[in-house]
Amino acid sequence: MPSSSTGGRATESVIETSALTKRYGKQLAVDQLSLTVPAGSVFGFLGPNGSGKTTTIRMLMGLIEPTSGRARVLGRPVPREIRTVLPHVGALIEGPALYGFLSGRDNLLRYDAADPTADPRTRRARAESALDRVGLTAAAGKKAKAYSLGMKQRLGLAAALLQPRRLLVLDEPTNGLDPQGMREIRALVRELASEGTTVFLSSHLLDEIEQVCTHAAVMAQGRLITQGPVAELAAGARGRLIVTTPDTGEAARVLKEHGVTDVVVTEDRVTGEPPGAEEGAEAPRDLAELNAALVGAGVRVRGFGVERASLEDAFVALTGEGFDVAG
Ligand SMILES: Nc1ncnc2c1ncn2[C@@H]1O[C@H](COP(=O)(O)OP(=O)(O)OP(=O)(O)O)[C@@H](O)[C@H]1O
Repeated sequence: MPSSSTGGRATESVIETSALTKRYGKQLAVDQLSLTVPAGSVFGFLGPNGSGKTTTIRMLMGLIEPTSGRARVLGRPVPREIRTVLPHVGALIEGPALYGFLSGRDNLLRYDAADPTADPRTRRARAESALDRVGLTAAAGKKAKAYSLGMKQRLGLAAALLQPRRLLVLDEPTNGLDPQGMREIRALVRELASEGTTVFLSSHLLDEIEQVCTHAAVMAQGRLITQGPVAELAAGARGRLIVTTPDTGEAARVLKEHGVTDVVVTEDRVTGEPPGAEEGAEAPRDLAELNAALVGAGVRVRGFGVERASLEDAFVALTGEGFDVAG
């Protein structure tokens, strides 16, 4: 049950939408989205560019009005009660707005001063502690315009962390960062989650979601494809079949005959998509039969198995499309 206040129980959902829709003219940017983000999760909002992630986040944060449907954040309906919700939410959307001529520290002090609930007497201490959290203490005196993209992103995070938050909403937080910057942001996200903050982050990077998220929702063309715990999403799809054998030619022939597609032969291995994999179906019986067919045809099978499925396999199985990581 959704809570009636922002101080609700820890087990309920922190974001809940029902048939949430945003239309720009003829373009359906978000189409009947029903999303459930459990409290305490690191929730990855995954989808290729243009799939509706930013539009959804902007609706959740009260920046744009939905065309139809409903959304609750921290148990409150938004956008109607967004003002009650926002003090509990730290958001980093489309890059932080910074004053380039001010130092990182002064930018933070300004942010803090704009918050009417923030006690001016403890402002400096809050800013220093937020700078420390994101690893910007040494660079705090530099003008923000001299910051790298990664440093700007971290300063934006520091601003979101000035107050304790129940929810952090991060739109593509590692976009444009180098691998080291990405690792640092991921480490920070894990740390915040371990302290009980729910983190909702959007990404077009599958491996990023797999590395840092406990739960995920997958979007394509404005629609929700699937959502749930990351381990379950990946388990719903099957990875490629791998047969290790010295008789690769014969093995490939038998596998194709039994409905295995996309068969690829390497030195001592034959891999392919098991039959039925495109529906994400589990078919252990078929696999046992495949193995028996290989052995029956005289193929010397040294290894037979299905590799662990990734979220990418799940995406391909669900949409029938490759995951477009352009941009
Ligand atoms: N203000 C707008 N006016 C018209 N169309 C828009 C507007 N904002 C977004 N769209 C369209 O809605 C669709 C979803 O865009 P959105 O930015 O939400 O996707 P996204 O998944 O966040 O992608 P990206 O990672 O590129 O931001 C796109 O086709 C986009 O062109």
